[in-house]
Amino acid sequence: MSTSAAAASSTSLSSASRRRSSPASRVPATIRRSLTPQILSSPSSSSRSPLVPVYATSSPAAAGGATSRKKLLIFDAEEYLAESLAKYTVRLSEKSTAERGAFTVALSGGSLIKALRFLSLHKTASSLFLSGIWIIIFGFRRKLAEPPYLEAVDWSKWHVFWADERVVLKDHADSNYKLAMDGLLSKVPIPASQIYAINDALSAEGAADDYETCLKQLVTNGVITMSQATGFPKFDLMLLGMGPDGHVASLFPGHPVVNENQKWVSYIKDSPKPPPERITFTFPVVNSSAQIALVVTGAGKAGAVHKALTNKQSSSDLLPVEMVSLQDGVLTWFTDKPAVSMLSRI
Ligand SMILES: O=C(O)[C@H](O)[C@@H](O)[C@H](O)[C@H](O)COP(=O)(O)O
Repeated sequence: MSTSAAAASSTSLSSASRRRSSPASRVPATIRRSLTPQILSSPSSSSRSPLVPVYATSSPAAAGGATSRKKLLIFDAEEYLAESLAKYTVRLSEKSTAERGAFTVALSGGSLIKALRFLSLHKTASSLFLSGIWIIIFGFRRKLAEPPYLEAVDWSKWHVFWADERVVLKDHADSNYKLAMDGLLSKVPIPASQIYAINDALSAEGAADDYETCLKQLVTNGVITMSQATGFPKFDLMLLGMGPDGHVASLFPGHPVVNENQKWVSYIKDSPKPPPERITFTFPVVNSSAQIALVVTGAGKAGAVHKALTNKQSSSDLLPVEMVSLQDGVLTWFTDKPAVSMLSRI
């Protein structure tokens, strides 16, 4: 079920917490405080679709006009997370296309892209034990690049960017562009001129400057809007992953680039995660997004998830993921159970 559907069937924390074994009772108080739950949705496991997150919570918009919100979704399995992510992306695409005739989406690299690719390649298998015989049923999950989404989405309105990119040739195995092209973008009719790869003939510094120039032109053309709140470009959607060290895009813990507050796009040459040379959107741009989907799965991320969702947000020692703080938008965590496994042990 989608986030909005989860919201529609939501119940208040006060009523949910009175129910024995309610999702609220399994979520540590520190998270309840940090996300200020407004939405809780978890029908009994026997009645709910596997697409329904096993836990969903949302912080309300702050008073005083700001509309920054956070949501946490936890799924039983990566395939359900992936399908929910596809629906969420399609909904945002429809909204932006209807409102202003364009949908600007920035991708990151890593397993996020594998999750998107998974949508186009994955087969599901389920089994029934009948009269002593196991019957295996294969089915295809709905795929972003196939019906119903293939026809439903107005791909001609999509403009695709990279929130960060490795400075390698576009056909190199490390290229985030190649990963996304092979997995999804080559299968949908987005005009080639609306897929904005980095210039792979340039140095890291040159590629960052060139990409920033490209973004500025698109702001001038009206393809990318500017955030009224920040004066930085406002992407309709950023799809980000998170590393086990809490990095997002190519904004790594302790790296000076996390403090960049003027440039839109910067570069690093000493990434702790190979390859070393990368360009990256800076935090002012990340935090100006209308929507961010932060896709975090696997037990290897549990420590950073725990810190990010329970930290008191003191100004020192913040992980980059904790610095994701939208000025006027919605941050949605798409997680699985292993990724949040440390939360219950607080
Ligand atoms: O190019 C990259 O490496 C990414 O942009 C990076 O920020 C990635 O999204 C995270 O490291 C998560 O990657 P995993 O999901 O593969 O751990």
